[in-house]
Amino acid sequence: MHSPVIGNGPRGGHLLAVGSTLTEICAAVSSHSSPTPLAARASQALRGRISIPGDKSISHRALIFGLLSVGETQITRLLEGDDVLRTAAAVKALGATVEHTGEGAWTVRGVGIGGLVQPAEVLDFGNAGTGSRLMMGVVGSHPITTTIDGDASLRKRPMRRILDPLEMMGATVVAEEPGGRCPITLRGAAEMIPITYQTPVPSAQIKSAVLLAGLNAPGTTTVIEQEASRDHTERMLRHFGAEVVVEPHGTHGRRVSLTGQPELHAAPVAVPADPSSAAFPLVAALVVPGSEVVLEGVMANPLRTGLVTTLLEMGADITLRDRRADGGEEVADLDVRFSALKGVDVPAERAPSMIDEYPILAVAAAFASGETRMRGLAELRVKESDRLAAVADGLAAAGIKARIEGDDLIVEGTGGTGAGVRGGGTAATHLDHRIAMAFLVLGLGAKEGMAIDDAGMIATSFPSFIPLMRRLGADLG
Ligand SMILES: O=C(O)C1=C[C@@H](OP(=O)(O)O)[C@@H](O)[C@H](O)C1
Ligand SMILES: C=C(OP(=O)(O)O)C(=O)O
Repeated sequence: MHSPVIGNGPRGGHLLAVGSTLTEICAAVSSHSSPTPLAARASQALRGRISIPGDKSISHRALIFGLLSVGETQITRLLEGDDVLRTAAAVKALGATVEHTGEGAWTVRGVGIGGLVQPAEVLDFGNAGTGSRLMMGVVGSHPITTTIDGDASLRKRPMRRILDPLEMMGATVVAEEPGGRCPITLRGAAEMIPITYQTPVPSAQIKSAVLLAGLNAPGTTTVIEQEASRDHTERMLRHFGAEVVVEPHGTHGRRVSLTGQPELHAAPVAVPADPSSAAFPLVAALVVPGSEVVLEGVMANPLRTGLVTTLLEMGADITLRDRRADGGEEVADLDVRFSALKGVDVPAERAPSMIDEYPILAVAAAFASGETRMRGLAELRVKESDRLAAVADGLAAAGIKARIEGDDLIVEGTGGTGAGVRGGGTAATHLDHRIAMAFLVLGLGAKEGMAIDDAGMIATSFPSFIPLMRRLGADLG
């Protein structure tokens, strides 16, 4: 019998047979050698109810915690996007048994903390900052030598922010490209040193890498952050049996302490719908006249809801219905209607709770009346692309006035003037899924539509984006 070991089933065509090598698995994940341009045309009203795929952050973590646990972790509604499939492949290469048992359903038989095997090949994380950085914390705390690499976008992203604390804990960076870039070869110490570490920027990836390394260090590892970032790692540590203490730190920060070397036990994970993916149909419904859309079961973790808070301030007609617990998180159905938006000032301290949502917020701002100022966006320069520049350039191509002042992005809205968004240009996506989806949404509400140079990267986080948007009535093609 041949059952798939890694794959996302009939939709994505990533099915692989038992015993596939890491190279075969990575080859099966979409390769983006030739760009696929796509256009969005001014659409009729968007209507309908849709379910958004599983959260990317939680999906990566579910696989990683499965690897570090003893027993069989059953995951449901896993996001089967390219980024997460890379993490699945890495988890397999490090010794776990990973089985794909149905759409979104995966089983991981872990090796436990300390039980990782040295991978035979380079761990290729493709486009994924989260997968690569969290896994550096895992492999860099074990006495194995591992090389981590990725695509042209990942190779530009700064990794010293992860390597610095790992070196303090006893890891050795055997090789790195200038500025701490991938490919990076790491070796953990036989006995790691627990540390207290204050993150230099608010980043759940840094916090998580240090905590994951702290799992294999005796004693208490503490991470202090000035601004609270998403807390999925802390929640999952507890869910799998680790002892974690979270205390407030300063006005907006947190202090997270983990007791090292617990035995983690396999635990079921039901992945809630990704609010960062929901952001695209949400804003599309707000800017396409006459739209009425329901987004089902979207995660409403308060460290992820900055976009909804901001859109409500802008006058958006969004109702959160049937708030309920699901998979250890609060979720709600979002009823969204076309709205006349107004420009707002978005404070810097809100950034961690909506860090991936600025490209689509900038699109909403283009349709609003008046100016929107988004403050404190330095971190956007080191995402899959320089998102500050990519957003400003894309808006200019659509005929919108936008400028960057220091770390702030200012967008001059066209609503209320009768002018509306012209569109008609082509946005350069720079291997960045969120830039791609944001400008397609802009095109749905713009007079002349909008094109993007490459839709291929959308598969990293939201492989069903195009069919789901079409189901709502979006004119994409
Ligand atoms: O921990 C995570 O899952 C993520 C953290 C954020 O990155 P930073 O930690 O770099 O802010 C976010 O941008 C990314 O998409 C997912
Ligand atoms: C920044 C993102 O992801 P990552 O850092 O995992 O590449 C994102 O999904 O917008």
